[in-house]
Amino acid sequence: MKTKRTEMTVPTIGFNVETITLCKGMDVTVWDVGGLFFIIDSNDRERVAEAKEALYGILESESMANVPLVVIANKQDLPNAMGPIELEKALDLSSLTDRKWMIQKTCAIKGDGLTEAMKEMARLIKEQNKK
Ligand SMILES: Nc1nc2c(ncn2[C@@H]2O[C@H](COP(=O)(O)OP(=O)(O)OP(=O)(O)O)[C@@H](O)[C@H]2O)c(=O)[nH]1
Ligand SMILES: [Mg+2]
Repeated sequence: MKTKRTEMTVPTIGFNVETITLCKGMDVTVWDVGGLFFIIDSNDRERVAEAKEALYGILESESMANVPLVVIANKQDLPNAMGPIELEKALDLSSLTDRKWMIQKTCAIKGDGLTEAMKEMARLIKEQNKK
C-alpha cells in the first residue's frame, strides 16, 4: 500500500493534520487527536481484510503514534456477525504493542454499546497520559 502524505499544521490551534491516500480515491484526513474510534461492520466477513488494510493505513501515520484505539464491532445484532475474539484475530490486534486498544461490541441501530465505547476510550486516554 502506497501512502502519499501531506503534512500541514494549523498554527492557531496547533493541531497536526495529515491526509493519507489509502488507495486510489480513498483519502482520509487524520487530526492530532486523543483517541481513534474505528468502526467495523462485524457482519461483513468478505471485507474484513479490506477494513484491516484501512485501519493499518491510518495507524501508520505519524500523528497516530501511541494514540489509543477503540474498535467498534458494530452490527452485533446480526446472527452471523463476527464476535470480538474473531475480530481481534482478523485485525491482528495483538500486533499492536505500542498503543492501548480494545474492542467494544455495538448495535448502532439500538444504541447498544455506544456509551461503553466512549467510557472505554476515556479510560484508555487516561491510562496513556499517565505514561
Ligand atoms: N443490523 C444492523 N444494521 C446496522 C447497524 N448499524 C448500521 N446498520 C445499518 O447498516 C446500513 C449501512 O451499512 P454500512 O455497512 O454502514 O454501509 P454500506 O452502505 O454497506 O456501505 P459500505 O459497507 O461502506 O460499502 C444502514 O442501513 C444501517 O441502518 C447495526 O448495528 N445493526
Ligand atoms: Mg457495509
